[in-house]
Amino acid sequence: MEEIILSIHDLQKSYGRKEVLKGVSLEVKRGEIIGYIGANGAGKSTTIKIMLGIESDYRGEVKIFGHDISNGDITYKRKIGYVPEIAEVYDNLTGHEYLTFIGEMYGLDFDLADYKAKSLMELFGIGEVYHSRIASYSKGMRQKLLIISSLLHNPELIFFDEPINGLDANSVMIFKEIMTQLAAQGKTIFYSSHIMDVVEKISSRIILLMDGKVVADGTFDELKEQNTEGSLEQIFNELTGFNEHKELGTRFVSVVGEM
Ligand SMILES: Nc1ncnc2c1ncn2[C@@H]1O[C@H](COP(=O)(O)OP(=O)(O)OP(=O)(O)O)[C@@H](O)[C@H]1O
Repeated sequence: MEEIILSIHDLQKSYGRKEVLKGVSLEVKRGEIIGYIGANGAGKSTTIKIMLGIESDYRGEVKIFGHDISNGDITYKRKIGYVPEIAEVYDNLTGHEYLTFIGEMYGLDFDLADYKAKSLMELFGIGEVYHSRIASYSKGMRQKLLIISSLLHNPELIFFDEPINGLDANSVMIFKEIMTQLAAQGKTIFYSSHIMDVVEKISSRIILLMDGKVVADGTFDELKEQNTEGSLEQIFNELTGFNEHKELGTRFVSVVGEM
């Protein structure tokens, strides 16, 4: 039987009077790569933060590795990796200092953390800045550092929130390969992104969030059968009922020109 790694039932979350999640339900099996998509402000990051225990004020049930995360036991976090959409890193540390610190927090001994951190940075093409301060890193270098720090402890379940922001085309190809191979090893990946062609290519299932609810959940082929033939971008536009980009672009440019 396929193991359910993550299940959410009737998840509801409000900020003040604003209802962000209005009854989200989904299940994720071991080895799946879930592409979690939706318009800006749809509630994707909020869902991820709830699953990570960063946001604890919610209604509904969230189970990770079969355990309700509201039971006070946070040991499940040891087996989770996370790349946040907006990350705070200690800029004054070097890559070496930061990654060995994170590795040790996850229980790796220093030498292993150092070896893994250095090797992964080299493989991701940023080995030469291992001993430089993070403050001097480019945007893409920082993003690679975050990806590495989320994987150092070999997690079972990985949450990537916009992980490829700032990565160049070659690095995106490496990242896609990493995701595919991790999933083939039985790791489970929950991945939120606006880069539709990447989501289309690597997700084993795509979940679309709209108006606080899941409005589509299936493989890319299944979504295509239920909607217009075309790219995930076209399906996204269709499902979210959006066809105003030309008109909005024109009005935007016209306001820019007003003096
Ligand atoms: N701490 C907060 N306080 C108040 N409102 C919040 C807070 N965090 C998120 N929100 C609101 O919740 C809604 C969902 O935000 P969220 O960041 O989950 O969206 P998202 O789908 O990840 O969007 P994006 O694609 O732009 O990253 C937005 O309306 C946002 O303003």
